[in-house]
Amino acid sequence: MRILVVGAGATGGAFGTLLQEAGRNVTYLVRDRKAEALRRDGLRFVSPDADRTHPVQVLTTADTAPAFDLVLIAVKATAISSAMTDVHPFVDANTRILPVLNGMAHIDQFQAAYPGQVLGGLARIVATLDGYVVHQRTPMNSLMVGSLTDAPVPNDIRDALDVPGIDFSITDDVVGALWDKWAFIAAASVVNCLFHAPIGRILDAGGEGAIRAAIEELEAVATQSGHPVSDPAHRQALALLIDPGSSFTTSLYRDLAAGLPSEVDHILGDYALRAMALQQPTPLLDLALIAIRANLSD
Ligand SMILES: NC(=O)C1=CN([C@@H]2O[C@H](COP(=O)(O)OP(=O)(O)OC[C@H]3O[C@@H](n4cnc5c(N)ncnc54)[C@H](OP(=O)(O)O)[C@@H]3O)[C@@H](O)[C@H]2O)C=CC1
Ligand SMILES: CC(C)(CO)C(=O)C(=O)O
Repeated sequence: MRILVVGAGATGGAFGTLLQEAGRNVTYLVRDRKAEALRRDGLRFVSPDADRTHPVQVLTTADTAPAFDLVLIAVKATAISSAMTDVHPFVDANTRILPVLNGMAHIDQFQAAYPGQVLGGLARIVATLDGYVVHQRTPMNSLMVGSLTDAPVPNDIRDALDVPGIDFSITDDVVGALWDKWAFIAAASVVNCLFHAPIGRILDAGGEGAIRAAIEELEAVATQSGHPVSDPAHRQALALLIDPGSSFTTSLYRDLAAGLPSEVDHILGDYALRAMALQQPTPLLDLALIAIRANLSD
């Protein structure tokens, strides 16, 4: 199976390396400057148990190649449109597209472009891109995949993605799982962004009530949308966000804090719009969006 990873960033570099180490045929679609560096230096991936640099196969939009069997989309939401355009020459009717972005709107966008070819994907990993180096910051690294049609996830895709280092699973309700994660990441981002702090410091400052209120507020929107957060996901949200001493922050908050392009509109803005359409009040989310947008316009 030939796998194209679009974006050699935090998630793409981490999953791509582990797939390559398991013998999968992995190629990265990257932009020109990164292509040069990757071709020259290889891709360095530092995980809690290893620091390695592998030579990698790289394509840019200037190259041609036969269509791939699986395309893993690992770009930020701000790059969805460019990724959709850039990937087009490397996709045919048999290619499966697997986005691992947080949020939900990208699923509709890819499905509109490639009807019947898109799988739902969820990445659970804390990874960063530092220069060209990919760091996996904690041992957690899981990939959950599910079908968005009546057909099951093809066996060759399961086999290709089930490799050491990735806790791989298939779900029967990937849309529900995406909502579970979206509600969690939105609640965590709301409190990180409102209080400019990781979870432990918010709790130390007496913020447990506010964290619980954010979880309740965002889970209510999921319920109204027809995708109530599952009990295990709710318990996990509480365990992660009511955890004294925790240094947890979301990638959205870390990007904002670092002045990088962020997924505010995709993860929080879209959530607020859906809540508004359902007439479901989201006072904390609204405040967080004002705080973020006021600071972004500095
Ligand atoms: N990081 C994390 O811990 C987690 C992230 N996620 C989600 O995964 C998604 C990806 O995030 P993440 O991996 O952190 O993002 P990164 O910014 O680390 O990586 C994205 C990469 O995509 C590249 N890129 C952008 N546009 C294109 C394009 N048109 N063609 C090829 N490459 C392109 C960027 O390249 P360049 O370097 O040239 O700008 C960058 O290297 C997000 O939705 C995020 O929310 C989910 C779970 C955890
Ligand atoms: C919450 C987390 C760490 C889970 O993978 C994530 O998706 C993110 O911060 O973007």
